[in-house]
Amino acid sequence: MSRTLFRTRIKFCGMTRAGDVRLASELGADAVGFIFADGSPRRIHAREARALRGALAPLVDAVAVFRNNAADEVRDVVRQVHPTLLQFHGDEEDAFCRGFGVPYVKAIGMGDPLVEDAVALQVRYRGAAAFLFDSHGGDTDGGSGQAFDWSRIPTGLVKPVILAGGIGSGNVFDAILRTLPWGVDVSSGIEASPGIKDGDRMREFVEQVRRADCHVEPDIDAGSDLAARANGISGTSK
Ligand SMILES: O=C(O)c1ccccc1NCC(=O)[C@H](O)[C@H](O)COP(=O)(O)O
Repeated sequence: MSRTLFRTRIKFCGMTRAGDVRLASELGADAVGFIFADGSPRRIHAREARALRGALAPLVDAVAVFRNNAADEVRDVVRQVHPTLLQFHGDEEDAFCRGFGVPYVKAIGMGDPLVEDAVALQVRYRGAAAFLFDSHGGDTDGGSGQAFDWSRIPTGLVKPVILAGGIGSGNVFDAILRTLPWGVDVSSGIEASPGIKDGDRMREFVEQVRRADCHVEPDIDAGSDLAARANGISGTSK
């Protein structure tokens, strides 16, 4: 598959410490995520997120992540934190997600055996700025560190795709080449423990994303052409 060379966007999710937010910005992350989902070990409150947002460098997005939170709670986060994007990980429908005056990303749970096709998703979430495919659903929670079968991502989506779920420096290179996402989202893969990020893992992750972005698939025809020339046989011309 050919690919247009571009820069894969990086989101580091589940931030709980100002130092991690600052380092993420310096390493070149495009966005950091703050989790407001009940039951998450990375959950923080609006006033904490507001303080963390202050540690963010300019030109780096703040994403507020929700899972079936009440509208009042989302509004309170929007008022206090001023996120650039909202991310909805639960059963929220388009009308709810659009109701806060901030662009939103809809997370699609690939733990669910039945995933809608591209047309159905784009009709159902017509206001979404992007789709994020993660491993949640069934028995799996968001931020689980588990990967799903990337070949199940619906094809034909016009909106940007963000790949999440069990990505780390060991597999992000392959993940990018196989799925060509707009962006990648990681939480567990850059952590020492839930919510506590590891600087070395963050740096290695960014390095592997950059490696994938610079990767050019060898042209098999050009390779055989060169081999033919080396053997003194005239190669094919294009
Ligand atoms: O991270 C959580 O604890 C979480 C809980 C509930 C809903 C969403 C949650 N995370 C949001 C995410 O953006 C992704 O799930 C995450 O970055 C990918 O997680 P991981 O597999 O740990 O890399």
